Amino acid sequence: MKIHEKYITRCIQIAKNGLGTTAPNPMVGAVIVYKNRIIGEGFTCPFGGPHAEVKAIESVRNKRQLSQATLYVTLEPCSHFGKTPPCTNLIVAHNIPRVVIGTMDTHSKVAGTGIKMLQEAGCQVTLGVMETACQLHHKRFFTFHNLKRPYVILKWAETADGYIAPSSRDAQKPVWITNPLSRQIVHKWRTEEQAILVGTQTVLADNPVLTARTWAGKNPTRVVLDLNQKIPNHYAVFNQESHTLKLTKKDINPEKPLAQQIVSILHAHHIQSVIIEGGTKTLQTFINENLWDEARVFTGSTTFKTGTKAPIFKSTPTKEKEIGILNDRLCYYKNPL
Ligand SMILES: NC(=O)C1=CN([C@@H]2O[C@H](COP(=O)(O)OP(=O)(O)OC[C@H]3O[C@@H](n4cnc5c(N)ncnc54)[C@H](OP(=O)(O)O)[C@@H]3O)[C@@H](O)[C@H]2O)C=CC1
Ligand SMILES: Nc1c(N[C@@H]2O[C@H](COP(=O)(O)O)[C@@H](O)[C@H]2O)[nH]c(=O)[nH]c1=O
Ligand SMILES: [Zn+2]
Repeated sequence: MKIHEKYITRCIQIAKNGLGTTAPNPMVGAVIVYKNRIIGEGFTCPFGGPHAEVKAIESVRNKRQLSQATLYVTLEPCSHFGKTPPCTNLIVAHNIPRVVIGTMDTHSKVAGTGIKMLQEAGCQVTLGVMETACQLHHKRFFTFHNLKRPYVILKWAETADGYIAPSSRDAQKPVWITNPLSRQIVHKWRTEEQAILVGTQTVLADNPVLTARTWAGKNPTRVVLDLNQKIPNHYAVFNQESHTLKLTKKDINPEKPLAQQIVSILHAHHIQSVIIEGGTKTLQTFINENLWDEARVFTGSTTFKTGTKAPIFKSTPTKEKEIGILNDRLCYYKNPL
């Protein structure tokens, strides 16, 4: 691996510490290198806090080395005043002579102006190192700004014979197909996205909580479809553990494509990513409108023989793994769009 690639790879690695906490800011990673040694590192703090470049500069013990150092960063440094001052000003103030950037920030407030400011101050800028990997790393941020919709992750659990629910049940709660470890992984995923969405029948059948209670981190905003106002107010999705957005006919025209309307509403609420956890009708709506980016599908070892069939979905997994001792299979899919 070449030297620039090595340090941008490290930037991506540390940036992931910000997953689920930085939105609406991107989760940026920055590394400062002096004479082939890393002397500083930083990643974006939770929203409102310092950006990755600021944390990386702060972490350098001998600030005099900065005037001969190279700053590596996954995304073009910001050049505008937001909750914090522009990172470009700080880079210039410390006379950092070289900046290597993974990918440009297409966000309208930056879009090349960060690079221009650095160059005008005499800084040597290298752009596009591990560009595809950096774009992938910032997939939620880019999908939100470029496509004007959240990054959409579909998730469900199906039995070995292809059902997501049995035809009858004893209590108004989920019928678990997956093992406890898989369920904990799902809670981790919930902390990584800004919203979680389910259909009306899922709320009525399962009375789900939709929090990330077995993992440390933020609960996502719960989004529930309730076009016909069927969900009583005492249901768990309306408890105080997290914020809930209820979508009714006031928000959605049932005569028009539903998934497209939902992603537009979420975009208007500044939601950059959503995990859709069922049921089949809701998931199929997003599949049919081709409005999804990733799918994560568990297959358990039980069978139901009858019930609610899993979504019809034709795609080849990009990755597969076994989870836990009861052998759930987890398949990851990516939509080539
Ligand atoms: N194993 C798993 O991973 C999961 C299993 N489940 C199970 O799945 C079952 C529920 O799945 P399912 O019956 O498919 O229901 P959904 O949860 O997908 O809810 C369907 C309802 O949502 C509204 N809706 C969804 N899509 C549309 C659309 N395109 N146009 C109009 N309205 C729409 C309608 O509400 P309205 O009725 O008001 O018209 C519809 O009846 C439950 O038994 C639950 O336990 C649920 C989630 C995950
Ligand atoms: N049955 C099933 C799932 N069901 C999904 O999880 C929701 C319950 O969330 P909560 O109330 O927060 O625990 C439920 O309504 C449905 O969306 N998920 C899985 O990973 N595996 C499973 O076997
Ligand atoms: Zn910044």
